[in-house]
Amino acid sequence: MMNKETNDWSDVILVVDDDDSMLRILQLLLQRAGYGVITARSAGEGLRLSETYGPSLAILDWKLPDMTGLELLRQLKLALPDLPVILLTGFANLEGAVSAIKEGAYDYLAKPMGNKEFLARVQGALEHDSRPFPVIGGRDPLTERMGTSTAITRTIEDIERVAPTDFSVNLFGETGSGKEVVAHAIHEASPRAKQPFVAVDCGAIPESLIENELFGHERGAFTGADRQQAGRFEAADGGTLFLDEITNLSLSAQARLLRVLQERVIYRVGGSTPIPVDVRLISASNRQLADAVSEGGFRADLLYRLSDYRIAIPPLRERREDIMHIANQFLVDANRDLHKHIGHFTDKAVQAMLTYHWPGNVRELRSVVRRAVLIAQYLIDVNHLDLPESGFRTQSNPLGESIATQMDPDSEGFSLKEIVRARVEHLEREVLSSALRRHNGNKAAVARMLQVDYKTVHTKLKAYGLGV
Ligand SMILES: Nc1ncnc2c1ncn2[C@@H]1O[C@H](COP(=O)(O)OP(=O)(O)OP(=O)(O)O)[C@@H](O)[C@H]1O
Repeated sequence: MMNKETNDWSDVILVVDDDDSMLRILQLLLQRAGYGVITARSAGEGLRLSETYGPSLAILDWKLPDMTGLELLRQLKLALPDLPVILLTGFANLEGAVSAIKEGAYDYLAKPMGNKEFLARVQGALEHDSRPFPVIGGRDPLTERMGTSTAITRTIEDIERVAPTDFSVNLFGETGSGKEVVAHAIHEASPRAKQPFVAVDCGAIPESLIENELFGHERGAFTGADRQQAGRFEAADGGTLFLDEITNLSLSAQARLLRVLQERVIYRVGGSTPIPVDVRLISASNRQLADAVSEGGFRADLLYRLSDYRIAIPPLRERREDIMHIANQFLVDANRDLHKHIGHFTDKAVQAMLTYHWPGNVRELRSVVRRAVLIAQYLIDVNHLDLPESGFRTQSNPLGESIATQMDPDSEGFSLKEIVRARVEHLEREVLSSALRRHNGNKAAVARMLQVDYKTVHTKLKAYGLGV
């Protein structure tokens, strides 16, 4: 049943509770405080009304006849990701309520509660909803994409502050934490937005080729250079150049880069003609540049030039409130891309995702969700998540993705070779994942620890969705 008695529709609050007297009390209280109220006695009715009225806030009882308040919260968040939700719970269920908050509820209130406290929390939730989030990067506000935790909000504020300037920016964050996403957001919100954004992954280009990649070459500069070629600096002229994994630059490339930043001109390899370039530089590293300087592999004078402003991007495990927020977006994207209709994550899946360490950060989350959507039928349960601790193995499929399937040693239909390969892959992923965890996402340290070269780590992490 629905009830809407108000003259002021600026803030409409949806209250869902199957207890009539509680519903009536909350309705009166909210109306007297000047809010518009719509009420529902079941989750299904609440979902329908939220679609029709697009409320500014939803207040849900924990126990509803057709689903739990937690399930309703999830469904509401899929349709209206920005909607603040308050859950009402009995004292006995505080633990569950805390996990609801981790999943995106704005607040929870234990019944019975004082009227004043109730209204104060309602006001807090509404103010939170109308906070002016920066609309950076076109369609999607950054907060929408990155999350609402305190840690990421600080990063977003940094992005907003530095974007309109021409400051050089150094981004620091673990592998897969979103450094390129942030670099792009800064570009999009800067006066250079209509000019090119050019990204170079200094970790993926062999040392011998990096100067050529950045600065281009003149004809005859080296054997095989049969024509002149412009580099990435020239390609980014007027716009932004993003140098990822900057600590991988050789000392000779660093010297050249420093010269460019000082003189604002480049010289192609093998050339002596200065070419003026107007480029804003954003760099990124998965270890602090200062550490790279003290270890002797990075020039201090370059560090100063690169970091007029520094932004730290927190790892996912330090902003667990954002995990389900981002996972739900990936679920929507994967449903669309793979033409599936997977509903939501089960409680067990959520629990596993909230407790996992995520050494590969948002990239790993994306890859885990996509794989799960691919193999799930209706809902995503814990056995669809190929998390290293979950005891599942990986198997290649024609889409080139890795599929997690439960397999005991006697699995039928698999050859010995396949079983061994799957086991080895699973083991390798676990070793890499735990090494990444141990070194806080620092790929160079992982390569040193496992005594393989950086490129091998780079390639394998990419294959396992742990890093690029
Ligand atoms: N907030 C986000 N929302 C959606 N996708 C994200 C977000 N952050 C990261 N991603 C996705 O995660 C993946 C890794 O992001 P990105 O390349 O920006 O990370 P990175 O920190 O630059 O990684 P690396 O250190 O390995 O270069 C990309 O597929 C990106 O689209």
